[in-house]
Amino acid sequence: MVVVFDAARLSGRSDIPEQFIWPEDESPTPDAAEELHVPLIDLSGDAAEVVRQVGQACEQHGFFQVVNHGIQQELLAEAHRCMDAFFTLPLPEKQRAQRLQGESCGYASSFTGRFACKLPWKETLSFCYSTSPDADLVVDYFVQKLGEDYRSHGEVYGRYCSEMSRLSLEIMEVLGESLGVGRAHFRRFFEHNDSIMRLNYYPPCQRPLETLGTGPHCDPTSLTILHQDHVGGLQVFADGHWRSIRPHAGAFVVNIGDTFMALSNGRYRSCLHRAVVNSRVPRKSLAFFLCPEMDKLVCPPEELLDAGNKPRAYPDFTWRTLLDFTQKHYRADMRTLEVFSNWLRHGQDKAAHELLPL
Ligand SMILES: C=C1C[C@]23C[C@H]1CC[C@H]2[C@]1(C)CCC[C@@](C)(C(=O)O)[C@H]1[C@@H]3C(=O)O
Ligand SMILES: O=C(O)CCC(=O)C(=O)O
Ligand SMILES: [Fe+2]
Repeated sequence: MVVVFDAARLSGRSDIPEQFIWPEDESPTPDAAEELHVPLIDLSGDAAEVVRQVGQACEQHGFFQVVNHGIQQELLAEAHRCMDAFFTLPLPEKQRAQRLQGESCGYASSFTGRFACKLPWKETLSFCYSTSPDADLVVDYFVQKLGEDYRSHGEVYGRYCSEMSRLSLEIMEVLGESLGVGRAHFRRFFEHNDSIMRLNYYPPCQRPLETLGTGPHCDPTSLTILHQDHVGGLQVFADGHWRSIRPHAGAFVVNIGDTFMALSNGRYRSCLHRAVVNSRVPRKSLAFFLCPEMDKLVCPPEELLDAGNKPRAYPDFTWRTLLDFTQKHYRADMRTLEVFSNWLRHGQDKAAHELLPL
């Protein structure tokens, strides 16, 4: 029986369903208040300095923040306003965009019906963005799912996603340069992309030290460009403990995902992170997940495969296969790529949990 949680009703209660309580070893710890000092990289600054700072951050924990990125402040404000308008709708209204089993787009509230325990304390609205010119996927999605009144929302997010795609390609040039494969390689690889936009809405929670807005995980995607509001709650696992990333209004937080870790033959790490909640105010974040075209083969460039003596860190795969794996077989966590690689190598007939390394 699928239990549906109405976050708006749950948010004020302290007797929350036990499915939302995380085990002791995974629940938020007070020491996470310590900040991870992530460089605010000025993308309009000296190119060599940008390459050096990004490379250094990616060798360490895979997170950095960018300013002077060219995204208009007004567009960002509109994107946040549209989020407030959507997530404060009554639940039945939001459920008109309900995410269907095995699909990555749609409205999900604490993943009812998807996971049995350790439920994330959040509501999400996810939709697809594709660079193919004919498809105005985002506007069509909002109009089809929510009606003509939401066309303007679709237009805001359509513009937002195309700006995110442009910024992603700029960052791909920097990553290519810092890995020694040149500015063009990864830019060309992602020129056409089938990306995912996700709006995260974390209602206040009366037991913030036992619940998590988003559990510990590495993003299975290639690159994440995230804007968090002023509330704070994003934490990265670095140097053996959880560190918080302080919000900077005009900055975007950028992190490497599993697919780019594979593309870099393991040189750059996709890093573990999570989102904690608080008992006072809702928190919002907008995450753009850059993904290659569905059926493009993900394999590192020659230059990152030293002639024969450096083994391949991961098998070749397509993003479609990895996305399917996370939507139908395995809840993305901190070992998704490892389990996925075993699943590929041992034949996809075995259930993912049978392949977990002993
Ligand atoms: C491809 C994706 C799967 C998730 C959304 C994007 C990138 C991040 C993934 C996710 C957020 C990692 C933590 C677990 C997850 C289930 C979640 O909490 O939302 C993941 C997303 C998903 O599978 O819906
Ligand atoms: O909300 C955040 O700050 C992080 C969310 C996240 O990691 C994700 O959606 O993948
Ligand atoms: Fe994430």
